[in-house]
Amino acid sequence: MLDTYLLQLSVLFAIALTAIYVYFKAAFSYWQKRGVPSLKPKPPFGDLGDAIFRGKSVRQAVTILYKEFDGQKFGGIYNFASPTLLLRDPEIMKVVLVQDFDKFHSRGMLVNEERDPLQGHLVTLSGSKWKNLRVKLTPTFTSGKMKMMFGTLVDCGRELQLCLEPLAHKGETVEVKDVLARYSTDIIASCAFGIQCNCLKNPDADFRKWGRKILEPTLMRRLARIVQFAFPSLALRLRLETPPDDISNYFINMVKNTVEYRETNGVKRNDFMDLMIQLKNKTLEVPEGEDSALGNLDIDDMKTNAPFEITMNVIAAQAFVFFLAGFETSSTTMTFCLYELALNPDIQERLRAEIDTVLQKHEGNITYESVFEMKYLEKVVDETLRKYPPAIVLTRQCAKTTKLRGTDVTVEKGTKVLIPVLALHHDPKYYPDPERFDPERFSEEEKKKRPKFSYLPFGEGPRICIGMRFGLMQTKVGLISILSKYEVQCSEKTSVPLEFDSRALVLAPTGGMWLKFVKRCAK
Ligand code: HEM
Repeated sequence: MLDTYLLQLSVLFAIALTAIYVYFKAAFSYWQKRGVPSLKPKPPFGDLGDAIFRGKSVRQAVTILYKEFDGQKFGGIYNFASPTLLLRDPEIMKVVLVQDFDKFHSRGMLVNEERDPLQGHLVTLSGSKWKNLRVKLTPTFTSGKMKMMFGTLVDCGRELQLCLEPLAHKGETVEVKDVLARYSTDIIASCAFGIQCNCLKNPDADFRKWGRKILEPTLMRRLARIVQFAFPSLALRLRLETPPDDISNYFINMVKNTVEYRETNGVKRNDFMDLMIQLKNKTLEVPEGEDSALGNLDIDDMKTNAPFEITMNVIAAQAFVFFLAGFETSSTTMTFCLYELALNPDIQERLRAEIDTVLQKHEGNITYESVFEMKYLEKVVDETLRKYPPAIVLTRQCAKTTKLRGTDVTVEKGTKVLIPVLALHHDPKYYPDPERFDPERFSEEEKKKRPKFSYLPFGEGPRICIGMRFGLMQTKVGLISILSKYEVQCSEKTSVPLEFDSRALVLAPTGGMWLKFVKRCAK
C-alpha cells in the first residue's frame, strides 16, 4: 500500500518536474527563435537570478546584463520567464522613446486608481489618460512659471546656508543627503502645495517624515519591486506598490484642505495647485496642441479615451508624484555632485571662482539670469547626472506589435523594453575612462562627438521628465548657495569608492553621504 503511494507520489513529482522543464525550455527559446542574441537564463529567475542572489536590485541587474551584450545593438533577456528587450544602441533608443512612441507610450505599470487614488498619476498612467494629463500639466513648468517660483528656491537656498553654519562651525561631518532632501522638500512643498513646511529648520516636520517613510529602503520594498517588475498583475492584486493608508490619508486630506481654503478665501498663488484648481473648475482651457510633442500624438487606446475629469483625487495624485519625483532626484544629484567636488578640489575651486565672478556681477544675489550665466556649473551638473543618473533604467512596454525600425526584430505587444541609463552613461565607447569625473565631457565640442541618445538622465521623447527644468534649477541654486559660502571636503567617514543601496528607488549611496563643510573667509 505504502509502496503504491510512494510510487504515485514519485510519478506525480516527475511529471511536475518535466512540465516545469518543458515550460521554461519553451519560454527560454523565445529570443533565439527571433534571432535576438540572448544569454543562459536559468529557471525560475531567468537572467536576473545571479544579481538578485548577490543582493542587487532588478535595475542593478540590468546594468550588469548590459555588459554581457557587448558589441550588440540589443539583447533578449528573461525576467523570470517573461521575454524583455534590453537596448544598447542609442539609435534604437531614439526609435522607442521618440519615433515609435505611439507603440511604446506605456511604462507597463498597472494601477487601480479607483481603489488607490494616489496611484493615478503621470508616472504610472498610460494611453490617452496619460496624454490628457500631460497636456494639462505641461504649463506648470514653463519658463514664466519657473521665474515666478525662483524666489522660493533662493529663500530655501538661504535657509540651507544657515542650516550648515553651526555644523561647519563645530567641524562636524554632516550626512548631507538628508540635509539636501530637507532643502528640496521645502521647495516642492511650497511650489506644489503652497505649504511652508520648514524641514530645514525642523528635521522632523510632517512633510519630511512622510518623505522618509515613503522612500525608506527596506527589504520588503526591494522584494515588492522585484514582484512588481516581474509580475505586475500579481503586484496590483496584492497592492504591493500602494502607499500605506496613513500616507494616502495625509496627502489626500492636505490637498483637499488646501483646495477648499483657497476656493473659500479666493487665494491665488500662481503655482501648481492654482493650475489644478483652474483645471478642476474648467476655468482654464488648455488647447490640445499646447505641447508640440504631444499635440498630434495618436495613441491607439479607445478604452481609456473617455473625457478625463480633474477631481480632488486626481489633484492629490499629481501633487503626490511631484513631491515624490521632485525631492529625491534633485537631492541625490546635489549629494553626488558635492561628493565629486570634495574628491576633486581643483574642479571645486574652478566652479567656485565662476560662482563668485557671476554673483559679483549680480550684486551678490542669486538671480534667475545669473544661474544661466554659470556655464561651468552646467557642465558639472551634467557630468554628475552622467555618472550618477538617479533613474538608472527607463522602462517602456510595447502597446502594439511592431517591427523595430532599422532592425529585423518584431516586438510583440506586451513585451517590456529596457533602456539601461546608468550602464549607457558608463560605456567607454561614449565616455572614455567612465569613472573619471570630468565636466569637460560636456563642452560643446565633446557633446557633438557623441550620439544624442547616449545621455538620458531625464529620459527622452514625449514622456521626458516633466520637471526637468525645475529639478535642474533647484539643484543649481542649492549648489550655488553652498559653494558660495562653504568649502566641501571629505572626512574619515566618507566612503571611497561608493557603494550603492540596492533597496533604494533612485540611485543612492549606502549608509548616506558624509562630508565636511568649512566656512569660507568673508572677503
Ligand atoms: C534632477 C532631477 C530629476 C531627474 C534626474 C529626473 C529624472 C526623470 C526621469 C529619468 C524620468 C523618466 C523619463 C522617461 O521615462 O523617459 C522622469 C519622469 C518624471 N519626472 Fe523627473 N526627474 C527630476 C526631477 C523632477 C521634478 C523636480 C519633478 C516634479 C516637480 C519631476 C517629475 C516627474 C514626472 C511627473 C515624471 C513622469 C513624466 C511622464 O511620464 O509624463 N521630476 N524624471
